Amino acid sequence: MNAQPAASLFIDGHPVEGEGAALPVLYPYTGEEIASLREASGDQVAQACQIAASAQPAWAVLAPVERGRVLIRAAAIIRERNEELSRLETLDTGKPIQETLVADWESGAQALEFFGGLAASITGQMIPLGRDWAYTRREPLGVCAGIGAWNYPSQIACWKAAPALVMGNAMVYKPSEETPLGALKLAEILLEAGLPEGVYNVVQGRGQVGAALTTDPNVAKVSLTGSVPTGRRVYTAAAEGMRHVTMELGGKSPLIVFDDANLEDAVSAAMLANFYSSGQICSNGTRVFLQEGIREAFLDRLAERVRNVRMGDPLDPETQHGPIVSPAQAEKIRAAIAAGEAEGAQLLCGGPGEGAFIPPTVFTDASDEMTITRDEIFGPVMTTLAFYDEQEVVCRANATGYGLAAGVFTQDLTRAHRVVGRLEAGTCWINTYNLTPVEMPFGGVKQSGLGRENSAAAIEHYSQLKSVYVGMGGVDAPY
Ligand SMILES: NC(=O)c1ccc[n+]([C@@H]2O[C@H](COP(=O)([O-])OP(=O)(O)OC[C@H]3O[C@@H](n4cnc5c(N)ncnc54)[C@H](O)[C@@H]3O)[C@@H](O)[C@H]2O)c1
Repeated sequence: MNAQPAASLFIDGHPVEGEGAALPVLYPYTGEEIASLREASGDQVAQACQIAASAQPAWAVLAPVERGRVLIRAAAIIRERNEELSRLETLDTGKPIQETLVADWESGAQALEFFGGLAASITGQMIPLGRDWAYTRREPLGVCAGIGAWNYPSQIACWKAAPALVMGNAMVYKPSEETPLGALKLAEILLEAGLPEGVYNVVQGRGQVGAALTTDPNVAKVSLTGSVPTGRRVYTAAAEGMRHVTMELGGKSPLIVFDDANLEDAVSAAMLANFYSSGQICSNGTRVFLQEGIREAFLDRLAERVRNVRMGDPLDPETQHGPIVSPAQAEKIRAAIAAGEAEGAQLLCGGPGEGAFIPPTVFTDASDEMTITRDEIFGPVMTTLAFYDEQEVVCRANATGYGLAAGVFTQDLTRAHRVVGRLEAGTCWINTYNLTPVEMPFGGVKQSGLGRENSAAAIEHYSQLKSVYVGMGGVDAPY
């Protein structure tokens, strides 16, 4: 299989070959090399940022509706090519084609469409001050750096590009070194849709390329999707230059199932919340708290349904569960499963699997102190925990440094709203899980991050306010 792009980088509207270290791209299902890329050199990162800075002012002075139109055209191109793009996404990530066809580029297209449509309605405020008055202008930041994770490479690229570009910023984007292909496609599509050359650029590389981008003098903002340790490093480095940040980081989110929950829906949600994308989703509800009265029935039904999950060739449309993105990630997940067993949790189903595959895995008899309950695994591993009452489960759900997401299943509406009101999480779901429509803000609290993606809230994170005081009379001075 060959997925070789025209060149590794995309700078100033053109494919450009990287001058740094080799970056092979492997298809997670077979381990076969499907593309051979090169990282950007330090000079190329600086050049991309310089070009973005030069291209940004002309883009920013266009009427908002014109910028919006480019994004809306890009969304239409993505939809026309969804099949080809989804196949590439599957080769890059190993995710089943039945997922990438509906969840990856489509979600990216929705972001481009949403922010494109919002463009013309973003206004400032007029503030009456008696004789005088003031107004505010929402202005772009300049050059925004985007740094992505490997689990939703193209969706993440679009979620960052859409609000950044619509506000008149330019962007230099570095995808994850594991999944570098989708962002190059986005760069081509944006250009075809009418984005001026140099406004959206892609550089490739591992962590040190991300670090160079973070501290580049032309960069005004860094938006990272990644792990908490990387988030700390990037936030610290960005602080030096007083750069803005958005941090979309990891989680260990609780999914609380009360006795009165609809059993079938709760099991469906728990499976989606742990096994979709082979469990490689930041907001996954990996701590499933089961109230004593429903626990046994829930686990029986879960085991029955997990046995029917189809694992295999990601390009087979029937496949529901694909390989893990890389051998290194599979080893990390296996180490977590081994630690769970060593600490005394019981495997209800699944286990370490073989090669690139780790089957959907469920632990029972876990306690809050075990590493499988505390640490993000980022694989298809669900930890179930028993609980008795509401007060207890809220305290235990909040007893984590993470705060990305949370879910509650109950038919008691007052309890549902009371509980989500007390959960320390940026995104909560009631009687569903892991739905992230572009209309709804998404992001974390505590160690899980800062800022929000999607919805009008994202606009604030890609712009800054200028206040203008207008004097309408003479100047009253005491001198
Ligand atoms: N909250 C969200 O929206 C969200 C979404 C997807 C994934 N995630 C999180 O991402 C993690 C998995 O992704 P990953 O393994 O790619 O994460 P990671 O932290 O290893 O890498 C993320 C990105 O940061 C880059 N990077 C690494 N070191 C850097 C440095 N010092 N400076 C700048 N950039 C650097 C990497 O090259 C990569 O592009 C999980 O923790 C997951 O929860 C969060």
